[in-house]
Amino acid sequence: STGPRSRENRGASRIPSQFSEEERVAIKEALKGAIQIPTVSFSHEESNTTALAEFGEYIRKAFPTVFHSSLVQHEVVAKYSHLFTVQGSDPSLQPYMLMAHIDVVPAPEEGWEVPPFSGLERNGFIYGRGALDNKNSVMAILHALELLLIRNYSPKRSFFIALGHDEEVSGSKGAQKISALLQARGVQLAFLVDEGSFILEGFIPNLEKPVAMISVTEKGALDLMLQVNMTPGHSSAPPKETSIGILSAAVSRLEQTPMPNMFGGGPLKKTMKLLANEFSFPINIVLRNLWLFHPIVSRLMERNPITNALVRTTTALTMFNAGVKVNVIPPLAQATINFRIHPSQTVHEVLELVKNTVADDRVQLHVLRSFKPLPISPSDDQAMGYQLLQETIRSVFPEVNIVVPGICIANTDTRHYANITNGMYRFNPLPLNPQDFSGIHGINEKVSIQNYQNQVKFIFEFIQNADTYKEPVPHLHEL
Ligand SMILES: CCCCCCCC/C=C\CCCCCCCC(=O)NCC(=O)O
Ligand SMILES: [Zn+2]
Ligand SMILES: [Zn+2]
Repeated sequence: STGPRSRENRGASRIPSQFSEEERVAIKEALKGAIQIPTVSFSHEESNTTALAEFGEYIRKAFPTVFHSSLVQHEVVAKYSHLFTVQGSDPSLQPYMLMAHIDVVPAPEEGWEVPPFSGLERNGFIYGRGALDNKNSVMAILHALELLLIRNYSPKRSFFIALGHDEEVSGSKGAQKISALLQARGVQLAFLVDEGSFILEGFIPNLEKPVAMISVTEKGALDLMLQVNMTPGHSSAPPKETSIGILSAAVSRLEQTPMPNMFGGGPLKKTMKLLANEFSFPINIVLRNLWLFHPIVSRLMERNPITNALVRTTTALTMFNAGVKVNVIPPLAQATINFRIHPSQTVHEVLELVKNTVADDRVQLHVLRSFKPLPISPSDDQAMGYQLLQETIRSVFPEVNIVVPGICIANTDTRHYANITNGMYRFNPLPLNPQDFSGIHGINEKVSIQNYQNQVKFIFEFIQNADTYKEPVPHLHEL
């Protein structure tokens, strides 16, 4: 056969993705060491900068070939972020970018089977904060490059590796600065690959097979602070309503009034069509005929928090503060709500809905931060980034036969690069089940050693596939 996926297209110098036992041990040990450095982002203002600096030293030691190769230029950006430029031999090929972030969310020790920054190995898993979000990607990208360079691989297509240091608190110091640097250099990327989705197992009822979901868009966000001010006074003679009562009622109304179900907009139609082929009667018919069964499917998706997040803007009450003393009527009550905006909605529309639901002038609304949903990146035959991911999934994970475009329900650093590419793909080449998902930002975050070694293998192959990619020949129509 011809086309992008045929063997004939490959260069003669392809390096097999086989690692020695020694290399496999080095791969897992390097990840453990990375997890042991507590690169925590606590807030916009506060992060563990000592650990971030130590991490920079750590990768220099762990990947000597990357740091000494004449093909690789390394730059520290904004003190703790890293940009690697890997020089390809063919300047006519447009570069791409692999991304990850080195910071992690905090991890209080309660509930963990092992200390969260121990990187301990138990029953074939490496435990610790960052095992899936996202030190696995940081280390896998650098390790794959290290192993390719050791084998004297010299890429044809240039690529960048961007490692941000504040993704968990917005990316405005790290990724945004790297992006500005690339823009100043006039860089336009063919595509980028970041975290944000996985090979999903057990997320879809009645479907046992794994589904590789490549997220082609990402929800927007709105952080809204609600505030009520009242005159303080003696608690022995309380007014009929207090700031706490008024604010609680308002946030409760917001929680009880979900944002509208937007199923049908965004990329999910294509996702459902592709998934339909995997089901037997009658689900396949239902998914193929959404024009008719749309109401049933959209209702079913609302039932579980993850699929619910795919169909609507979510409302999460995350912070609540009020009161100064037990016998004082509280002067001020504040609550913060984190909305994740569906790709078919705008920030303005969400704000209007919030105002209608709150419907109380005593509740002030303050926008702390907002950004719109990300554009939908292409997933057709011509989309190089998507096709390369699909091709590499098929070769590294032969058991995965289903590859679909999806929506990233959380946020990533990709949005800072929207100016320099329209091919933004979020995909971590690792299987993930609902229990693994609960470890991300939760307790007992862990990665299977076998799966992590496969992630390294995936990137090792991906870089080579990017070098042998041939633009697909456009379909010829008979006259
Ligand atoms: C019909 C198909 C069902 C699909 C189920 C989707 C499952 C989603 C699974 C994984 C998504 C994990 C995203 C992890 C990225 C984390 C990024 C992050 O933490 N960013 C910070 C933030 O968003 O606040
Ligand atoms: Zn992350
Ligand atoms: Zn995260």
